[in-house]
Amino acid sequence: MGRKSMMGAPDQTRLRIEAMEEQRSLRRTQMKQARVDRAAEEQRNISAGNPGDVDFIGLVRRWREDHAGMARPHRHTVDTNGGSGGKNDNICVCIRKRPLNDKERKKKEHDAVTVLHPTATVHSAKLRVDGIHKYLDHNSFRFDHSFDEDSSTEQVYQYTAQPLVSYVCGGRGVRATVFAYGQTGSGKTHTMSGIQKMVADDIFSFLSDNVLEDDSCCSCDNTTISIAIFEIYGGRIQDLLNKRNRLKVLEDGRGEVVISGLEEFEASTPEDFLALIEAGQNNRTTHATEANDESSRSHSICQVLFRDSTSRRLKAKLSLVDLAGSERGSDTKSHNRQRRTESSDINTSLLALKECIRAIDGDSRHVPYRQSKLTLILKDSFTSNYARTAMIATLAPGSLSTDHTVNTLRYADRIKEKKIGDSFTPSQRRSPVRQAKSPVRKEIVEEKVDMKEHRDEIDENISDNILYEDDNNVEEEIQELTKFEEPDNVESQGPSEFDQVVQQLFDEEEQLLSLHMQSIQQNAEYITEENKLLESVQGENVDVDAYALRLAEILQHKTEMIQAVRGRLEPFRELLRKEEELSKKY
Ligand SMILES: Nc1ncnc2c1ncn2[C@@H]1O[C@H](COP(=O)(O)OP(=O)(O)OP(=O)(O)O)[C@@H](O)[C@H]1O
Repeated sequence: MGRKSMMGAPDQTRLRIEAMEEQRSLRRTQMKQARVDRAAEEQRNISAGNPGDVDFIGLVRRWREDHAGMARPHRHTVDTNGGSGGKNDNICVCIRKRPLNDKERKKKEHDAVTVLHPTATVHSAKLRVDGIHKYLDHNSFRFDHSFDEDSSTEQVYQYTAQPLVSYVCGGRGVRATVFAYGQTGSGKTHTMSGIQKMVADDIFSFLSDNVLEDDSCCSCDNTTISIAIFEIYGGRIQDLLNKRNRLKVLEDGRGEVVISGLEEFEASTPEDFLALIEAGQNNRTTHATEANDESSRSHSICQVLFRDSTSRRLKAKLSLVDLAGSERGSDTKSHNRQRRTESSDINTSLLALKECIRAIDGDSRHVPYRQSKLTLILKDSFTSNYARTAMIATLAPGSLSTDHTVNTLRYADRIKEKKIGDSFTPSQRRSPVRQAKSPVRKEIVEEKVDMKEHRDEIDENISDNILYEDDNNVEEEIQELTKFEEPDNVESQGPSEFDQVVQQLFDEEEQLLSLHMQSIQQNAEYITEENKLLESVQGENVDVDAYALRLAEILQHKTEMIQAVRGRLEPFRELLRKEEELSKKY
């Protein structure tokens, strides 16, 4: 027995070693095969126009396979009959994802957004601290409508703006507003231009179908359609249909907001309507940004005014608002003052806009519309009892934009909070779920590629970025990591000190320019008067005393004027210095 065991022990050990070697060799063969498969998959992806990271593309594909069949058909959510609708029915929030473009493909980005109406999910690519483990972080949000990259603008229109067009055409005293919101280059202008074409056709066909029908609606025989288009850029309001003239926004004693000097043009046909829109679009302020060669840096507002043909009284108003592209602070760090203040102003106004739209359906009686020029101008879109709003948030699908995209979704989500409901139940997820800290509506799932069995090979192939999952601490580790991964966003921060200084700068600039203009005008009048005064003192029978007295008065006024302009210039220069200083901090 003792002899047998003494002889058997080395045999057992040898056998175990042989078995381990066999397993190792099998694992090596499997790994080799995995690498060959991975290379073949990468090649297939490249041929299909997806040169991005093969592993992340694979993870996204598997997530989509797991969630296939979860998209629901679109149904109208907004009451189009002009009634008051239920709570939340006054606002329709939807998202539209655009297809991945060549610029993103060239940067080897992959498509990181999945839209399964009513849900939109962003798959953020993550690496663990060791730099080799890859996983996805999924953020899902649910909206009234979620449109994927194959959805047409007609479909988007049908569920967002079209009900509002019927609403304004069919009622008196009503206000409807359509917003396009999103990261620069995500498709706001593309979507809004398409919508404008459909609005043009629908308004005129609605009006002609309803001729003489009913005085309570905007029937064609007694209604004229006028268009006004202006932009808000860096605190300034400029008329896009009238040589970009600078306009003033005033709130009168009754609380009515008036844009003084804004020109309106009558449109009698859809063609007139579109020609005006095109003229306005051509005058818009654009700059190249990282994400878009021709980025709109202004909020453009097209007002379609339904007026009584005789009295010119306003019956209804439809506002089509193409918002300026949101950019993160970090994207603007290297910019000059103009670009910096422009971005700050955009973010301030977008924050104010969110609060104002929320107030339409919220219980709050306070609508903070004075927080920005954009919201002040749109006051009646928030405060009228007959206001309806559609917000279309556009998404860029590229993997380098996921922080931005999550921010866009959060922004849209907070406008009208919806919960992840029956369309997305945890039981349908195959991976462990980590619930986000606060909102129920947010779903974060960490998904890992399980290649534990290849552990031995990792050390040999570390540079291949092989994926594996090997210990039980991963959940904690990921939670630790993601604590620091909240993207910086327009959403989570209130206006910073920098943003506040920028707003003061705009106010101060407006007052300084207005005073400077007044002083130039006054000066011109004095020059004319001084010329006459000089002539009078050079003739016969001159009254030198009167000349001297008037000249003294004029010089005194001029001195006071110069002092007044100087008095405004100093605080303005001080704010410029402050802005420069703060721009280095933020
Ligand atoms: N749904 C879509 N389908 C196909 N192409 C699209 C779509 N949306 C946008 N694009 C294209 O993407 C590019 C950027 O779109 P667009 O100019 O509309 O972005 P934007 O959000 O208005 O940007 P910015 O805020 O910088 O002005 C354009 O070339 C546009 O044609």
